[in-house]
Amino acid sequence: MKTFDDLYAELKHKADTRPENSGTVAQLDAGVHAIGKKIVEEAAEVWMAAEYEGEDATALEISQLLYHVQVMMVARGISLEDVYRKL
Ligand SMILES: N=c1c2ncn([C@@H]3O[C@H](COP(=O)(O)OP(=O)(O)OP(=O)(O)O)[C@@H](O)[C@H]3O)c2ncn1[C@@H]1O[C@H](COP(=O)(O)O)[C@@H](O)[C@H]1O
Repeated sequence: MKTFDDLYAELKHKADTRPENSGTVAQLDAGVHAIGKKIVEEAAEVWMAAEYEGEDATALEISQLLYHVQVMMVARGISLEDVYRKL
């Protein structure tokens, strides 16, 4: 099962190697403003799922929010350690 750290390593590798057909590379190219909008959108979807849908749908939305937060971390050069130090 993929962990938060595994996903970050995968996204960092995508950013470094820039494979074709990578949604992550497209998001990074779209920039911090566009990534921020996706984070807000996904956060709202988490909220709605938690209020009106089941655990599985909510977990899916949370996974998507975590993904977009990680894209923002990569875009801004923020490491896992940078974040973990704040926990
Ligand atoms: N975990 C994710 C992930 N979660 C969410 N998303 C993206 O976020 C979108 C969220 O879905 P929504 O239905 O809310 O979005 P949507 O508005 O319908 O979609 P868009 O029009 O915004 O694409 C998905 O369509 C994906 O584009 C993800 N994209 C990629 N990953 C993982 O990231 C890794 C790298 O992916 P690539 O860079 O695409 O190779 C792989 O392991 C992927 O599984």
